[in-house]
Amino acid sequence: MARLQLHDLQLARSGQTVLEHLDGSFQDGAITALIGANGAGKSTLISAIMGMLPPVAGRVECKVPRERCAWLPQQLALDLTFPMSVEELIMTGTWPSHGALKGYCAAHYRRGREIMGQLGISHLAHRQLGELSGGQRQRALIGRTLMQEAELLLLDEPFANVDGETVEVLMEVLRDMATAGATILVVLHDMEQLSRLADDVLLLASGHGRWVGTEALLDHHTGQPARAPRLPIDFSDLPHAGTA
Ligand SMILES: Nc1ncnc2c1ncn2[C@@H]1O[C@H](COP(=O)(O)OP(=O)(O)OP(=O)(O)O)[C@@H](O)[C@H]1O
Repeated sequence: MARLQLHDLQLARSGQTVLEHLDGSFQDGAITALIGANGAGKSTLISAIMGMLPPVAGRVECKVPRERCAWLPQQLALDLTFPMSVEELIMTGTWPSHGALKGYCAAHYRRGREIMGQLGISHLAHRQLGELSGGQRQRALIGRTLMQEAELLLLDEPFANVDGETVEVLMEVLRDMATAGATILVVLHDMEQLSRLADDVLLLASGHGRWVGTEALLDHHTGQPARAPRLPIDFSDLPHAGTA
């Protein structure tokens, strides 16, 4: 039984229904891409999964403990101007399970150094967050979720404003996390990235969800992504594997 499931979910914003009759399971140990046009309800669904938006009807069933759930909003939504170094940010990943006031032990610092090494940001350990590039900042933020040992990871456009090398590093880290069993849900607009990363696709359109096989998004002749790498995507003609 998947640890994250939607049961006839209905979500609204300001009294207006955004999504309804959403059903389905997110596979454990898999990466699901959440796609849809602007305003389709991707962030709304993520808010509901994180327990920040109560459903109008139906429910989100999440068996992952709260301290193992991580949510990485769009970079633009983050205020990272407060005084904190990369290492300090990564260490805060221990807070959900360990508490913010207990301090860190040697094992935490060791793990923090390992994570910075894996993400190629060891040399930035003492750099302030406000002095990082978009890609460096995103590596640090993913580092925090690794420190947290996240089992459910929700990411909203994690590769936006990020350099190509960082995209490669982050894709590898996300794949490793999924292989280790994490459930990963990622909002993506870039079809080439989607075709490389996603095991499953949940498409939101016209207030409903459809589970779409990743192969449906490829050009049948070339095997390459069928559309230009950025939105708008014409969602109306996508074959689908079932109604969500
Ligand atoms: N806080 C809010 N109050 C009222 N309406 C909202 C709020 N947040 C979103 N909405 C509305 O809910 C609908 C879904 O928005 P949502 O942000 O979930 O879409 P999205 O798919 O994430 O879009 P984008 O790709 O632009 O980020 C939109 O019509 C939006 O205007």
